[in-house]
Amino acid sequence: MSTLLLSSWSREVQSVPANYVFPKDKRPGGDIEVPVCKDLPVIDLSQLDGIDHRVKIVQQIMKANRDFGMFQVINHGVSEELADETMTLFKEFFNMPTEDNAMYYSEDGTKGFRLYTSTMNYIKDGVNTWKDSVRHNICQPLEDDIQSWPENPPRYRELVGAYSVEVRKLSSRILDLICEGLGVELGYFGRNELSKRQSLIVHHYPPCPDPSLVLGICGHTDVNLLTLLQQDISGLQIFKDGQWLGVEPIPHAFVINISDQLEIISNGKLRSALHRVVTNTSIARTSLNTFIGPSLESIIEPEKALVSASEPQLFKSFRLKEYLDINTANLREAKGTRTLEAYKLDI
Ligand SMILES: O=C(O)CCC(=O)C(=O)O
Ligand SMILES: [Fe+2]
Repeated sequence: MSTLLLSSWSREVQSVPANYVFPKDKRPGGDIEVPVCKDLPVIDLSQLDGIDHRVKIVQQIMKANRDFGMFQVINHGVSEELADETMTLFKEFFNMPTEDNAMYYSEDGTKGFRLYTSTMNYIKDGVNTWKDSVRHNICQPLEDDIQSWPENPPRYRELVGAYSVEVRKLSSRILDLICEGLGVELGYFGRNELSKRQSLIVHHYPPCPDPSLVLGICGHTDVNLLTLLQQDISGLQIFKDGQWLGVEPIPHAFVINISDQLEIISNGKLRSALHRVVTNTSIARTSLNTFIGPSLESIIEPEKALVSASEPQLFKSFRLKEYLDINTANLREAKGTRTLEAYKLDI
């Protein structure tokens, strides 16, 4: 099955196999090289300790979340060297001969660590997407998880472990700023087990003979609380004001995606961003995506303090696990819809 990995065969093909061709209304067509989203905020986190600066940063984040559901952060405290080394490590991992990765390949989505291809499951996905991925559930203590990770390239366990700790810290800093912006107590998300789950999914999008026909990932919003994304090559697009726009890779920046659960918990004060990934003909793209979210059994609903007579509750409550299952089905069918629409209350 590991021979299904794009990295093992895509270099040899001159045209796109039929199971990767998206229906006409969903494929990117001419929208491969779209204009860059110039207004997407780039927020400098370097002076978080200065009180005036902090207030300004909180305001910038809240505005970015209302306008885009996405922003980039620079001077964020994650070591540039560590981020570069981890990116290089994953590029090496996906360039290894397939027989060296074969033992990690699995179609079992419940596995904490697995290498797979397409959206989530090559066989069950409606249309296959042009990517290979490696997923790590990051639990505490980290030492237990690490045992299931590869030992090659040689510093895999050490770098991915250190990277996960650093990015987790950054997520807490950003969530605290969001708490300040929303007016809920600091540590709100941690205390309520809303930011407990962490996973790192690294996508690898090899060059494609015809990017106009395929998608790396079809249009979707992220399903958890917050995503922290590291990229070095363009391909990520955001849907804004009726058109797809490119999210420019900025060296050493993280792209932050507000995700569905944050939109719901904030009672619509923050918005999750619709985005997708397109491919190109010449260069493989690798992205490192850290997802922070509530534990699966959590009951999710708008925070009571953010609901009032003038701001009525917008979403019904639900168990996260159910929501994730519906979202997975939507993604597999490449519906391009926002799962949270189904949870809106009629008001
Ligand atoms: O590869 C990327 O830039 C984005 C990936 C993504 O949107 C996701 O995994 O949810
Ligand atoms: Fe995403």
